[in-house]
Amino acid sequence: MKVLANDGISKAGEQALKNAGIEILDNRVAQDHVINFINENNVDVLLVRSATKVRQDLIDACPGLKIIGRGGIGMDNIDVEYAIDKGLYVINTPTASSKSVAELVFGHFFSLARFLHESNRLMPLEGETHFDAMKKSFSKAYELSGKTLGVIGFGSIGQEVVKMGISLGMKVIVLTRKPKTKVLTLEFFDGQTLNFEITSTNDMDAFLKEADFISINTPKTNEYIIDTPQFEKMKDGVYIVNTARGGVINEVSLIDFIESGKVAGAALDVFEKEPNPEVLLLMNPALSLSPHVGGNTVDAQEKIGVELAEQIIKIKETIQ
Ligand SMILES: NC(=O)c1ccc[n+]([C@@H]2O[C@H](COP(=O)([O-])OP(=O)(O)OC[C@H]3O[C@@H](n4cnc5c(N)ncnc54)[C@H](O)[C@@H]3O)[C@@H](O)[C@H]2O)c1
Repeated sequence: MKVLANDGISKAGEQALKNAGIEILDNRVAQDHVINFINENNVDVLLVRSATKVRQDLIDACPGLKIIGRGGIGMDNIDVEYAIDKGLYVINTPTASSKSVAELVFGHFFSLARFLHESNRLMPLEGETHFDAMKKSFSKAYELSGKTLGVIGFGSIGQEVVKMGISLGMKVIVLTRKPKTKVLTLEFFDGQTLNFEITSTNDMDAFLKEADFISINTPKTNEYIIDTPQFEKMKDGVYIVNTARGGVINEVSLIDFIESGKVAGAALDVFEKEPNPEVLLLMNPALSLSPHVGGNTVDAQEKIGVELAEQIIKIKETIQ
């Protein structure tokens, strides 16, 4: 079996494939040449990230192709239904980056609660002269421990955020479309585990009234999940982090509610406009920002490679 990892694969993933006797071609073939490359090299598996497009024409022109793999979650660049109709296996790695995203959520919460984003910006400019003034203004900081964490969306990332919140001693409430109960497992470094049960609510108003820190972890929705009416129902001084998708929170309303003081601080890893977010967001000192890097860790990339390799090896065993 031959694999073309057109948008790259981690060393760990490459090794796992090699160990299973699978040949890996870690080439970067330009989109226009992918079809020829696959046919000339008898490629069985095409692995992509978001750069390479796998459309109907490619699927039709490569009859030898058996598996299409997406390292990561979103499959917008693959005609998934068409590929499955044509008998191909389509695989991805939906949970490989969940812990990384959840850790970024808390990175932002800590930054907001302790003004780290503002300190980093101001200290080089105002350092010595305003040291004491900054110290005073940054003393309206908070501990996360003992506060209420509101998690919107109880999927793979939402669950990791819940677990991290519990580990920090936060009260955790979860908002879902229908109430559900899940047993989650805290895993410790020495292999010990601790199970706990958590039941979500679908009562948005009660949820918004109670949460001190809100983390959004839903897919992109047609309508904003957090818009003006939802901001109005939040606690005064709430902190919000969106690592889900631009479009789940109304960015214009967010700025209004930051300016009114209702929202004490917010963080965005994803934006309605990428790669050029609204300048008003970029300039707002109450925002902690990151350029859509939730899943961009060495650990997540390694897991993505290994999870792809494991799935390919399983399919190889089935079809041989
Ligand atoms: N920032 C990054 O780099 C990064 C990386 C990976 C994923 N993400 C994004 O994070 C989000 C969550 O990913 P995931 O892997 O946990 O997805 P998931 O599919 O495992 O979970 C999403 C959950 O949200 C729920 N949901 C949908 N609409 C809802 C609503 N209106 N209210 C409450 N719950 C709702 C779904 O039922 C599901 O349980 C996605 O938008 C994903 O694209 C971002």
